[in-house]
Amino acid sequence: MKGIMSEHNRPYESDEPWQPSHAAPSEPGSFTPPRHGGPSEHSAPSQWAAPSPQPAEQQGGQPGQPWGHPQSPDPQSAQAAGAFPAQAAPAQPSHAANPARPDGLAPGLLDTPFETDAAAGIDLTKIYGDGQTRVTALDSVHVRFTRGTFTAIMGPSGSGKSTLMHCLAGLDRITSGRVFLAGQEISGLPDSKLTTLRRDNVGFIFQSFNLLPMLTAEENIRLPLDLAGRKPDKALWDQLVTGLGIADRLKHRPSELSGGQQQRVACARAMITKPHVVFADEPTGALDSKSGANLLTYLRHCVDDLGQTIIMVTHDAKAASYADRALMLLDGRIVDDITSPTAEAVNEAMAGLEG
Ligand SMILES: Nc1ncnc2c1ncn2[C@@H]1O[C@H](COP(=O)(O)OP(=O)(O)OP(=O)(O)O)[C@@H](O)[C@H]1O
Repeated sequence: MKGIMSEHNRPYESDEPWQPSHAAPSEPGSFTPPRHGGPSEHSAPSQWAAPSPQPAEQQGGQPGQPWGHPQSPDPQSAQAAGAFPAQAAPAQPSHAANPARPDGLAPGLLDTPFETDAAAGIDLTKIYGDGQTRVTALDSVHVRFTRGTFTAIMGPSGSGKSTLMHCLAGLDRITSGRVFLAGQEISGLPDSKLTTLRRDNVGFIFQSFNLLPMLTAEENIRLPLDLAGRKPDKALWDQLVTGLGIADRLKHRPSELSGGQQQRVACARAMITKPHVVFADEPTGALDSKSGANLLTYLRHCVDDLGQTIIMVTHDAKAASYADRALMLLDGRIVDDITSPTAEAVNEAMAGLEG
């Protein structure tokens, strides 16, 4: 873990929103309004159940929880080492849409083992339905996510962003291809193993927070650890609650917290397991621009100072400008891969896709 502590000790809300060096700092925030009804402690997280036709209970999973409940906690968990996953040597950028090779794979894409990535998808295809209702949501996507990087996934509505995230996170099964997550191929893993791997290695931040309403903030943050029978790392706990400015809100239930506070609790919950990768699905979509900027600043800090990997679906070019990379999807394919994206560059790319 790199030197994070002094940064974390600053009160969250008094921070000026951090701006990435490649972003336009003066541009007003333009956070997308909630598409799914906005923040609510009542929003049941059932859509995040295990990616199986079987009910989660039958596979040792906790219904409605992305990390599920283990039948037997994995003692080899990467988190047992007591540190965030080490940052790997940078891999080649994917430039996944580069058609330079006849097989459609970008130069360098296969140069390092996929197990070194935080997540990777090779030749990912996801088809929903059949016959007249058949939809190809992902169409032979090749993509790799280097550890310790922040990636934004963008594209028009229906382009496959959520499907890509769900397949990479093991929340949904692919139709064909290979998925690697936290150093393992998950494509063929049985559901019980996938649930455990996800619980131990993946953090989730959702647009609608998905906190459990009957639990306090503290209990919500601890939940994934409690499910795994693990204790929080005291130093990390302190860093998160201080850094996120929620130390004085820990005994409150979600209904007693503002939207921004709820999302910060959700952020702490995602980070407390020291996951290999955090998937964020429109994390600022239900927040006002200041709260959104603060959250993105904190996510950026987690990448820069903790070596965290973050993959974020967003509709907001300003939010994407906090990332190291913006992948642009169209019709289930990656059609652009922008390094150090600015809001302007992303808006321009989006206009090209939507025009
Ligand atoms: N469970 C499902 N059953 C059938 N079709 C689905 C399902 N989930 C997604 N799709 C279809 O797959 C395509 C990609 O959907 P997806 O939700 O990944 O897009 P998206 O880019 O995340 O869209 P949005 O920005 O509107 O959330 C769409 O055509 C969608 O209708």
